Amino acid sequence: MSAQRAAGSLTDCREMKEKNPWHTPVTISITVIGVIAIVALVTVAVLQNKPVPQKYKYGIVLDAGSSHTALYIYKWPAEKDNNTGRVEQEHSCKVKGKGISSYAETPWQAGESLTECMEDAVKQVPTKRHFETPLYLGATAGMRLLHMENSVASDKVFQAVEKSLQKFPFSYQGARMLSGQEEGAFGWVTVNYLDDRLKQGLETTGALDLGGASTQISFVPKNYIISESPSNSVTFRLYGNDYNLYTHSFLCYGKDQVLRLALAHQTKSGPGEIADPCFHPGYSESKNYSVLYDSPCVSDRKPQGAPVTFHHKGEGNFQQCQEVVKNVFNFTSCKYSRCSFNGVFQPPLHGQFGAFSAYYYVMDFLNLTDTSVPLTTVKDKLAKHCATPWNQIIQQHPEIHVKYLAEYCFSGAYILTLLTEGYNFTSESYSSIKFIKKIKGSDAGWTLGYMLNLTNMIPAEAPDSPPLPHAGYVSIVTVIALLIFTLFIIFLCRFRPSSSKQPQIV
Ligand SMILES: Nc1nc2c(ncn2[C@@H]2O[C@H](COP(=O)(O)OP(=O)(O)OP(=O)(O)O)[C@@H](O)[C@H]2O)c(=O)[nH]1
Repeated sequence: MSAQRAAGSLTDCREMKEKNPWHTPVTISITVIGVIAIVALVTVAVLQNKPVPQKYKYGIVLDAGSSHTALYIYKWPAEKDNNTGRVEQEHSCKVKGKGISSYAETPWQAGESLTECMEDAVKQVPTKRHFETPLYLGATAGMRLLHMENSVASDKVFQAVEKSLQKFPFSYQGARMLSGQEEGAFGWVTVNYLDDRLKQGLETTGALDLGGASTQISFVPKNYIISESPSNSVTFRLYGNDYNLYTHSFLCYGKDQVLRLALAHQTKSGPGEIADPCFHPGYSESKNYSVLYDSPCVSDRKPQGAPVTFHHKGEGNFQQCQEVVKNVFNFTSCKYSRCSFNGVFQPPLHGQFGAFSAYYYVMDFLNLTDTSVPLTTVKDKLAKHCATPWNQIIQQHPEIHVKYLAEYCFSGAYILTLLTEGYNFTSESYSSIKFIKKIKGSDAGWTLGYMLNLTNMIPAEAPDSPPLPHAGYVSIVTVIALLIFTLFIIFLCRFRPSSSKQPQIV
């Protein structure tokens, strides 16, 4: 009986297998292979498209300014240097001492002065990248002035600098003087690149750069008629967009040279003492006339028969200081439809502005970077600062270099006068200025824009973007694989032999 039952159940099982093709070894094998194949397909797709560990390329730019030299190291993803990778500032180094133009008498020292920061760069850039890392030096207004004064001396400084830079294991690309127009335009490129405005085709930000020997203003005006002053216009095509940029560099209007101009104005007759409203009450220094006039910006104004030194005393009067500062601007002649100052064409201001370099150093110290504060309040605060006795200022800021400390009253007055009287910012448009030092970790200045241009890192046309991001690609492969698998199952179910209706084989 039990043997009979056993034989019956064996027959049932065979019948079941014959009725249901899922239970045949062939079907099971096909299903397993199918699943393995789909898993393998998805795995290969994921691994193939997995972002590989990032490798970087590097570029070095030396900003040889009038007051000092600074070295910047930039880096960007190695596989994306064809225009799509983001360039970031990796490191910076402030060269000790003055700018290279101050070594006109001893040019070799100009080269020597760069050694420490260059050795630092050798450590910062991975050794295997050294030989392919481009190294540029760009000199600005200090060298422009030296070139005007003594071109042989400026050539010797460049030769010394070149000799020094070539000793390092980088790909040296040359040392040259930037024109004021380049300095302004590359500063504008830097600001808008870092803000991602160029790639996204957004409205651009103007750039205001205040150096030691020159100052630049650059912006894209509304309804700009280039032909009015072609020398102030730079046209770019970047990421598929055209830009007509207005830019002007005022040589001698950096804050160090304007201080000379203001002092020269007050020492016209070569007095032995001047009471300067732009310095704090109690400030008192003996200064040398020949040092004051040792610059092409003021050399022709040197008073005849002046003593060797003069006594520079502070008065601390902001209103009077503004009057002194106004004297360095010429507002009388303009052959264009409108001018800023000194007969220079300037279209109406338009959009937001980023103000960097000395604009930032000065306004940050004075706690005046908030431009939503009304201009009248800004002036009141500055007047209070100027009137503060010098010994009190020193006591309050023992950590700050005395030279910088002494000049903040003057520099603040100059910045406000330059912006409002010079460039015509009003009480309303003043709030469109943002005082900035860095944008997303990179210093605002011309160096990044210069390197992006020389390495062709900003394309004229928008780069082709991959049709799908990595995550999208993986998702689509997975969905398609699952779809194929489901169709396969459905296929098996629908076309399995209808064994239940067939005669049973016993
Ligand atoms: N208060 C303060 N002033 C600074 C600092 N660094 C530089 N300066 C001064 O700010 C002014 C502008 O400095 P930079 O932007 O380096 O100008 P630069 O490149 O030397 O000058 P240009 O050749 O005219 O572009 C100069 O008068 C410097 O002496 C700082 O950390 N604090």
